[in-house]
Amino acid sequence: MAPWGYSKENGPATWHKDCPIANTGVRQSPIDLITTGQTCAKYDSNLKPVIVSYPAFSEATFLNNGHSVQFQPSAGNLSELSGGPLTKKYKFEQFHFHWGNNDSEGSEHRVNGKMYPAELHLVHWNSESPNFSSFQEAVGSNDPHALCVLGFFLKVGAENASLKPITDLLSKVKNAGSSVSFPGKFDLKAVLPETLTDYYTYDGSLTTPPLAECVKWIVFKEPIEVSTAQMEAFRAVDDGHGKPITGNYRPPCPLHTRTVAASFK
Ligand SMILES: NS(=O)(=O)c1ccc(NCc2ccco2)cc1
Ligand SMILES: [Zn+2]
Repeated sequence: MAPWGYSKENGPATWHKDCPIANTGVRQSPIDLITTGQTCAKYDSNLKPVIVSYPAFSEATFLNNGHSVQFQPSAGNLSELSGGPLTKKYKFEQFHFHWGNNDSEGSEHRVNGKMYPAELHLVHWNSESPNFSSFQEAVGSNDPHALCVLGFFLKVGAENASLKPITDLLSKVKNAGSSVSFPGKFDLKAVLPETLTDYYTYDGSLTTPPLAECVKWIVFKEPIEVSTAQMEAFRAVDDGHGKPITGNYRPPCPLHTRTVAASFK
């Protein structure tokens, strides 16, 4: 079976062949975040702001793995996440993106059916669990909150100077399987909105194989702006079959009995 991807032959509708949980799972991601009506997100006044401690990364690899571009700091990085719905501290593992062929599609989560042109995922793992001591072990642990992924929508607007070092590097990892060591320091904190107070949170999964149902999802209401040129740079990255990656997003999955909480009214 050809490795999974996003084409007709190996896309989300085929993933169940190698990954049965794609069709049998009851806490799959992404989902459509509905804000009104019966199954809508419910305001929870106990939800506190998310706290991130992201000292500028000094050593990292930027990789095109054929289905996304991923920024991965060296193991020594001390970046941490806590607060929000979390009861433990999480360690930063990597960030990557999902995007579309045009500005009307690309995000994985949706808000009342609306897609944004892209979505940034900041991936973390619970560093206080006695059951695992690495990201890979966390994914395989069956712990319902082994991972926490912060999702930020991208929308087209002004150029994002904080993300420019990343979008300027996309041409250097055009070919699938290529990677570069990130030159200099990268300040991820500067990319994010100042206040991490308004978000949706729910229990879900990885949105790509192995689709493990071990993720506490935190999706922020406020999109991050990037320019059209920055969006176009993503659409020039190749998928390893001589074609650009122009839609590496999984469609929304059934909510089943899950509820979505909102930290804002
Ligand atoms: N889009 S995402 O944030 O849900 C996400 C995040 C991380 C992985 N990792 C996949 C993996 C590597 C080893 C075991 O598993 C896959 C998907
Ligand atoms: Zn992702």
